Amino acid sequence: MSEYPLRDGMRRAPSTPGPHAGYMPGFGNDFETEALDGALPQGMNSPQKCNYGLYGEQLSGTAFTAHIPERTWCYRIRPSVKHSARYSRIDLPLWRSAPDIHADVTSLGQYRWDPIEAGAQDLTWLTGMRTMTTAGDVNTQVGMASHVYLVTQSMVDEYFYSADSELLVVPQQGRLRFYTELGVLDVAPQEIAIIPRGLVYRVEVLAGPCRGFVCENYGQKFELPARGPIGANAMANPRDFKASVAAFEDREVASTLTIKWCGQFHETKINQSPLDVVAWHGNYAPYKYDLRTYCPVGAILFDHPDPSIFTVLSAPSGQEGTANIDFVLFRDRWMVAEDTFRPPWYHKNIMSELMGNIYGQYDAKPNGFVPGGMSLHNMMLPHGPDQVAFDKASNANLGPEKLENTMSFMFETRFPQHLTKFAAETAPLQDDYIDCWDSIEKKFDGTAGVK
Ligand SMILES: O=C(O)Cc1cc(O)ccc1O
Ligand SMILES: [Fe+2]
Repeated sequence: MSEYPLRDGMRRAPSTPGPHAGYMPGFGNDFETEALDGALPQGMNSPQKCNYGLYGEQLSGTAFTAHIPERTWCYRIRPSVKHSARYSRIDLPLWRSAPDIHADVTSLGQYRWDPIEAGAQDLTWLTGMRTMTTAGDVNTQVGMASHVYLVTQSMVDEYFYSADSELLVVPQQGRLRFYTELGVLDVAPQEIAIIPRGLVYRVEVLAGPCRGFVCENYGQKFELPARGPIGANAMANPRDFKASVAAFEDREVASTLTIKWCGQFHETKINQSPLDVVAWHGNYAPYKYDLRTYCPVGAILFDHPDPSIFTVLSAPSGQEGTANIDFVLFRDRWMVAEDTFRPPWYHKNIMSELMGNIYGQYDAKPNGFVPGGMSLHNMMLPHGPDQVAFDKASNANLGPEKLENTMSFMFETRFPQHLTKFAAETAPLQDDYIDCWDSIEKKFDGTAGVK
């Protein structure tokens, strides 16, 4: 279990000790968990009266008629509909939704940003969210947004859910705790968390200040990618994903609940904590994953394969093989390819590539792409190793080499990503980024012959 005590009065389901303490292992499993003995009805979902005077409520994350429906049955102290005020619109001007396209902002280009700093401001999960790019359309549930979060303060009697999106959270600095309706997730750098659409939570700072990246997925949920010829093992293994166990509080304190809905934010008042689910069962749940358990496969003789071999999670778009979002991890690994230019090649891609550096140095960009920083190589715009990386890799001694001190990721989407005004005007954009290719020289010599 976590070294940090839960908020006073919160009770959590027991779980087996060991590496999964506080969590249940597996991806997309049908879980069941109860924080009070006998709170979960057995053999049925809707008894006439639930034990302990609980209310049964279903949270559906897929359409009722989905091929494999994802839903969770919650047994809670009060149904979610019991809040005490109508919804009223509020403004969170830096959390944007697609389409967020401005005539005076150009997204066509290669962009890179230094890390964004929180400064002296007090920022929560809601006020500290800074949208960098948006793609697709939140209203038709296609596309995504990328954000940087800067969090210095815990939400106390303040709760949130997004009806628009599933959130993939990639911490880069500090430690956060997500207290959700379905239990508690603690996440630190080199881990990720997935918060499903519609799930209520609040975010506490365990060690601040906190910074990280968020991919807001408007479309179909993230899945494990098709493995094809790789077979049943390696890449992200299902048992390394960890869902929360039930945890609830019976807390009667005036609170606010903010909802993100069609790109708007609305607030309602609630006289109790909505984190009152005593028991649940189902396959729609928040989970976390330790990126250090990702087992990379790669080139063991020659050439540099497409980065799809490093896909951790993929959110389908409806068009087979063309993801709404691929979440791709570039972690430490051995490089052994013979007679090969080993870093990423120069390329243009129909998918749009938003990258973030979690720690260390990325092989194609030894300088300038720093931990906490981001870059964007948009649809069909050329990019690749900078001049320093090209020269080094073209002349390197090609023995087995361990690429160490490196962890970066990519949110890759089939849609063009549009810069927000914040990304274009406020965030620390590197004006000289494209100069990193400037000194690439002509080497062509038509008389040199073949090697
Ligand atoms: O552009 C990048 O650095 C990301 C990337 C990495 C890689 O190994 C191959 C293709 C690709 O887009
Ligand atoms: Fe790329």
